[in-house]
Amino acid sequence: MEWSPSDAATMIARPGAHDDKYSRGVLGVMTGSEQYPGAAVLGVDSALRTGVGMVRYRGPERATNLVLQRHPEAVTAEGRVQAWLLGSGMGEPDDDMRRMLLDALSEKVPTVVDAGALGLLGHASGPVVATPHARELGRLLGVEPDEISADPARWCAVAAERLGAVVLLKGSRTHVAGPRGTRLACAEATPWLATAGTGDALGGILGALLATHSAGLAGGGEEAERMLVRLAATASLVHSLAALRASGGAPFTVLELNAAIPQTVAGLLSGIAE
Ligand SMILES: NC(=O)C1=CN([C@@H]2O[C@H](COP(=O)(O)OP(=O)(O)OC[C@H]3O[C@@H](n4cnc5c(N)ncnc54)[C@H](O)[C@@H]3O)[C@@H](O)[C@H]2O)[C@@H](O)CC1
Ligand SMILES: Nc1ncnc2c1ncn2[C@@H]1O[C@H](COP(=O)(O)OP(=O)(O)O)[C@@H](O)[C@H]1O
Repeated sequence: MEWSPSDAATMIARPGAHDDKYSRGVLGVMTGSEQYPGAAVLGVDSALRTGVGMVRYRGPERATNLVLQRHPEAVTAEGRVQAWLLGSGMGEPDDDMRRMLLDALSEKVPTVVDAGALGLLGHASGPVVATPHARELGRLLGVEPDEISADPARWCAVAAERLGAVVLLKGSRTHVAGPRGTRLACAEATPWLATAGTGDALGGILGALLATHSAGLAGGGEEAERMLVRLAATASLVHSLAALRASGGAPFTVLELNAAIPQTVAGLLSGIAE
C-alpha cells in the first residue's frame, strides 16, 4: 500500500495545553564519530525541526561541540529518554561506543538503528526500525546490493522477517516492512535527494516521531508493529516532501531540507495537498 500525505498527517503528534517537554517525549541521539561528526548535527537538527520535547545528544567530544554550537537547546547530560536514534555517522563502533550502543539497545524503548549500529540489531530488546540503504542491507543479509535494488519491496519484507525488526529500506522509492508482514511504500522521491547526509536527516525525523509516540508503542505486538511501520513511512514522506520544498527543481543542502521540515509538518497537519 502507498502511504499518502493524509495518512502521514494522522501520525504526527500535536502538542496540547497539558504537555511539557517530558510528556511530549525525549529523543536520545547517539550518532556521529571523529570521522563523521557532521552526521550528528544533521540528525539532531532534523529531529528538533520535526517536533519533540527534548533531544539528548550523547557522542564524541567534537560532534558534541558541533551539535551544541548549532543547537544550544540540545541537552548533553545523561538521563531518561523515550526513544533512541543510534548509529548514523558511525563506521564500525569502537569498544566504548559499542558498549554505549548496547546499553541504549537494552533500554527497551523504540529505537532507530542506522548505519554503524546496524550490526548490533540482534541485541535490541525493544521495538526497532532499521534504516539501511541497499549496500547496508546487502551486508546484513549477505546479498548483492544490485539484487536488492532490483526488487526492493521483496527484499525489505525478507529483511524484516529475517532480522525480526521493522525495516525501512532507503532508495528512490522507500519501502517499509514489519516481521509480521505489514508493508508500506512511499511515492518515488526527488532524485535531488541522492546526496550525502540526507539519510542522517531521515534518522532524526523518524527518531522524533518515535519519541512522540513512545506510549503507543510500549505494548508491543502486532498493533505496535503496525504503528512503527506507519511512523517509518511517515518519516520518509515528511523527508521527501521537505526535499521537494527545499528543491523546487534545483539542488539543495541537507540543512535546507531540514529547514523545510516545519512547514512540511504544518502543511500535512492542515491538510494542504502537497
Ligand atoms: N556529513 C556526514 O557526516 C555524513 C556521514 N555519513 C555517514 O557515513 C557512513 C558511511 O555511509 P555510506 O553510505 O557511505 O556507507 P557504505 O559503506 O554503504 O558506502 C561506502 C562504500 O562506498 C564506496 N565508495 C566510496 N567512495 C566512492 C566513490 N567515490 N564512488 C564509488 N564508490 C565509493 C566505498 O568503497 C564503500 O564500499 C555512515 O555512518 C553515514 O551515516 C554519510 O551519511 C554522508 C554524510
Ligand atoms: N535516486 C534517489 N531518488 C530519490 N531519493 C533517493 C535517491 N537515492 C537516495 N535517496 C534517498 O536519500 C536518502 C539517502 O540516504 P543514505 O543512503 O543513508 O545517505 P547518507 O548516508 O549519505 O545520509 C534516503 O532517504 C533515500 O531514500
